[in-house]
Amino acid sequence: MDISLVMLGTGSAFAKTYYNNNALVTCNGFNLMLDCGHTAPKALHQLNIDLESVDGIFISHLHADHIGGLEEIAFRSMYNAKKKLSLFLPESLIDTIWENSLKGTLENKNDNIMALSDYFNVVPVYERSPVQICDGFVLELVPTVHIPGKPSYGVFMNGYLYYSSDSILDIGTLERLRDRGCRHIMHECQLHPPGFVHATLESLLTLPEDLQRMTYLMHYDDDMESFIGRTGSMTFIRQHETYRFSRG
Ligand SMILES: O=c1ccn([C@@H]2O[C@H](COP(=O)(O)O)[C@@H](O)[C@H]2O)c(=O)[nH]1
Ligand SMILES: [Zn+2]
Ligand SMILES: [Zn+2]
Repeated sequence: MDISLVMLGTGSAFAKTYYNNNALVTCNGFNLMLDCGHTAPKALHQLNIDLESVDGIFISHLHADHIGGLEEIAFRSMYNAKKKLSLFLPESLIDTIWENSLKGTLENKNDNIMALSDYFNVVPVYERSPVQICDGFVLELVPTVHIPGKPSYGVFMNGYLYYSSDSILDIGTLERLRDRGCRHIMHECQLHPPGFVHATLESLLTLPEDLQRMTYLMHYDDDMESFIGRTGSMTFIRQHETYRFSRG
């Protein structure tokens, strides 16, 4: 099944020109957000995408450019749309996202709103256990190396599209995914070294040619335009444009 994808934003955590690096992927009629940073609600609005048309959200890790929009989405779902979205959460993040990130504002003891499940249909996602998002749409967690000691994940979709979210470069993982049929890679890219917790452009340029040709770069800094022509066989993906991916 084909996947269409629009980046709600393509910026690094501190970018000001670009929105947070979040995506909306559509497969077989299911609209799934990949991460939901603090700029995501505004990006949806600018793209004329009604929140009610979003069916679910996947969260890769707990930085604000990836979860900072969840508070607004939770409140609007409960008080305006009166509908729960599916929240696909790596099992390792479920307790922490509530206890350490969202509870402070979303808990409301007066109304007996005490848990993430009061706002969302929480769907735990486990490593090595692909989850069927809907008929024809399968998502698999790929553990990534980002902040030492803190879990973070990319996603491998329908066996041909890999989305790294935040990750330092791990060529071994990319080669294994390619050998399993991956045809398209969306990888984060920090344009300026050093890249302690991110994949620098310098490191990405060491990828073999075949992997570079299938790679789109995202999560970039505000001066991305000045790097055009300096990315080997890799291409910058543009926010708010729609891309279509297939196995072929
Ligand atoms: O251990 C750490 C934690 C954070 N950083 C910096 O923070 C940002 C967080 O944003 P993300 O884009 O979601 O990762 C990160 O880019 C670092 O600049 C860090 O360096 N080390
Ligand atoms: Zn980030
Ligand atoms: Zn991060």
